[in-house]
Amino acid sequence: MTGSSETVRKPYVLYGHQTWRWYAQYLRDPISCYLDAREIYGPVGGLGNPLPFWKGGRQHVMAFGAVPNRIVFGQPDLFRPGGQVLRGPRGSAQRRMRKSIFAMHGDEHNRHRRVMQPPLSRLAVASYAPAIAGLIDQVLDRWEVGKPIDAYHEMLTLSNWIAAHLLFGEADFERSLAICMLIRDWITLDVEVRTLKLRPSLPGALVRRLLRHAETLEAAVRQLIEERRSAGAPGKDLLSQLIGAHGDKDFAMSDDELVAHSVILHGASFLTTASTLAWAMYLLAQNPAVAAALDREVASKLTAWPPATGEIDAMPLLDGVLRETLRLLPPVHHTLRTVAAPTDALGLQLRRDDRVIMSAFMSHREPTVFPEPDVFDPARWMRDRPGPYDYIPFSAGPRLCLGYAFATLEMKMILARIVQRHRVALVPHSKIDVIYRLTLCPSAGVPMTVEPRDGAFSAAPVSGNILKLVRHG
Ligand code: HEM
Repeated sequence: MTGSSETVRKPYVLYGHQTWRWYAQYLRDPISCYLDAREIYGPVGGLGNPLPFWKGGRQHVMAFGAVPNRIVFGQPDLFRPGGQVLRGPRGSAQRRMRKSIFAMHGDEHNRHRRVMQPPLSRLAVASYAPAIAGLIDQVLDRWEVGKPIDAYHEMLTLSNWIAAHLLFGEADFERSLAICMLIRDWITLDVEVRTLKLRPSLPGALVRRLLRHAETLEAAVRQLIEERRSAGAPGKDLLSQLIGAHGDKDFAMSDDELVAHSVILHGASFLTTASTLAWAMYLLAQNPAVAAALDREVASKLTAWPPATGEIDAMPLLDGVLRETLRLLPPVHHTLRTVAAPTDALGLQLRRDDRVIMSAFMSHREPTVFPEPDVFDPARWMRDRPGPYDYIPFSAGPRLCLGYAFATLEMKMILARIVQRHRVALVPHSKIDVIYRLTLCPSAGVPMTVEPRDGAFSAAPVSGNILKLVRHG
């Protein structure tokens, strides 16, 4: 299979009070809102302005599946992504740090993307493998057989360390980590303010904390940039490479841009990889036959640590497990786009500033492309390959995730090493709930126990909404 034959059913449009229920459900639980709306009305449709007497209101369109994905992701200047963080008041660090590559468009975006691409290319990221391998072992060395771990917490720690290494380097690793902790706290505050529907332009204790924290973070990264500039020889870390990079016509990034890019790169990389890895560990533990087969694949193919060149790429089941995890529980489960000019591209009359909601979670559950879509079946990736707009965990088109190669290498190395060193099992009767908090993550962790690598794989009884979202083959 090379792509979907899906066609868009006639789009629906709901107006005024008809939309209230959907907006309420969207705010409370976006996934159930998407599933129910598609079931009742179809894959593409608009929720009109819920307050028709208010001129500032805008339409929200839900558009799921390969056809709308191609239309929207293929035209990023018509359907524009916004910044990933809240816009702060004029002149604030919060406002400056929002202006990262995620919030750039047109030529400006292309220029920055071209500069960021080389250090994140497939070839370049291979050189990070030895350092990643060392950090993985530092975390796994703390695991004790017979003792419990929270898989999500462990993966957050590990992906934070790896992001610190990639972005800011290992020369002063404590400092790199300290900056990453500042970024992590800033993102947490940003999400809290957003979840409470507060605005950075209005006063309030939480908003003040967010803005103050943004100032501290910006100052810390600026100081690092100054030091890196004066150090002369560029380091291997991403920040140093971006400082030294010169794109077309000797373009160099400003300090404001370097700060914004580095903090958002950390956010983009560590939460997404941690959620994916925690879900992969859950799915493997609950699918003993797959876990046993992966154990055999790792035993036969992973001969060295750090892995020898090409070893990680030569494991088809490992690849299938990762792809299948990202299909069923994509960390970036939806993305928003803002309409830049009036268009009927999706079969609806869209006005400037209307919003389009795209969803990897929904696209990945299209049964014509992924038969039995709720079933965890890594072997499907050895049978069929969906088209680039059917499978979009890393988005698609000109704004495809820049960290795709790095994230894939990192996640495969971590999973392979866990399998090589241990068997991990779910604590029976755990409640595993999936929530949307910037990424699709476990609401209260994934409690597991560390066991010897004894091949005694077996699933555990669990409860929680995960059981509604994933079935086991
Ligand atoms: C499991 C891991 C990851 C997933 C699922 C993921 C997913 C995504 C998605 C869906 C987008 C598009 C967002 C949008 O259009 O609104 C994106 C963009 C981006 N990601 Fe990732 N990402 C991951 C890891 C990383 C890592 C490790 C890095 C960097 C080290 C990274 C850097 C970026 C950048 C710079 C963009 C913006 C690209 C642009 O606008 O041109 N990501 N990612």
